[in-house]
Amino acid sequence: MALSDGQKNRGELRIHESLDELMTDLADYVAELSEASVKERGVFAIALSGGSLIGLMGKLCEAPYNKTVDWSKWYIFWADERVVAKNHAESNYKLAKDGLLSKVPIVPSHVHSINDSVSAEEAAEDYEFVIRQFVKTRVVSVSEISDCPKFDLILLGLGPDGHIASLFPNHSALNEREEWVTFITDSPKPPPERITFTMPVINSASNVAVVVTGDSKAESVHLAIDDLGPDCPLIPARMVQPAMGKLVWFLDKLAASKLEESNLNK
Ligand SMILES: O=C(O)[C@H](O)[C@@H](O)[C@H](O)[C@H](O)COP(=O)(O)O
Repeated sequence: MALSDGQKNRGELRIHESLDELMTDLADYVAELSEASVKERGVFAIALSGGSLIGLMGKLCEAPYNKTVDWSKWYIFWADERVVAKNHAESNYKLAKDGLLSKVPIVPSHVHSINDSVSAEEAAEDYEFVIRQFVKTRVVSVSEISDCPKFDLILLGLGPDGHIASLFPNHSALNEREEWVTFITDSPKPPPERITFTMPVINSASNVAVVVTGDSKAESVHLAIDDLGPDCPLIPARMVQPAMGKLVWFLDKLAASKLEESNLNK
């Protein structure tokens, strides 16, 4: 694995020779953050996304992690969710339940998915309210510099267009500064109705990891990380800049293939 500090505050780059290596490194990373957070706060508040991310977290269900991680202290949230029924094939909840949560001893009452029986707008409001209750009791910490929740870890995937969570390029949701959770009804990636953490919440996390594989993402990775000067298009992934937290990119060689040499050789 090649490591680099990345451009300025673009985070740490972890570039992997194979998917297997990436998956092991990701499992180690999540397990280490979980241990540190449980030691410090007694709980681990983690927010998931959908897409290929969940499959890439698969090693957490295997030895040694399935036995060594303190799953009883995990509280699960979603950085974004599609507004569909929980048993729908497109549900991020279902994806995570089938691929991860049902395979490890997580406490069912610690899993906090959206209300899928209301509109996208109501689901976003409701989810923000739920998170507020956890911030009050400090299951989710609070940021020192904003009133935002400070998740121990937010895990993101990256779209070929540069989206993260359900924050798409040139969409007004990208500029939402007041709400913690917002909604969209015109997602370019189906299904159209989604809720998503807003950029201030993502950037208030203690740790943010963006997990990206495949050559269809290489251009987005380049635009998100390389120093391209003032004319660089500000894709959503480039706006991920945790103010006090740590950003780590988990890339395979294909996703990293358009990064500038200066980033690769550090
Ligand atoms: O609900 C969603 O669609 C996701 O949360 C989304 O943000 C995803 O993470 C990216 O689109 C990458 O998805 P892939 O890794 O499958 O390309």
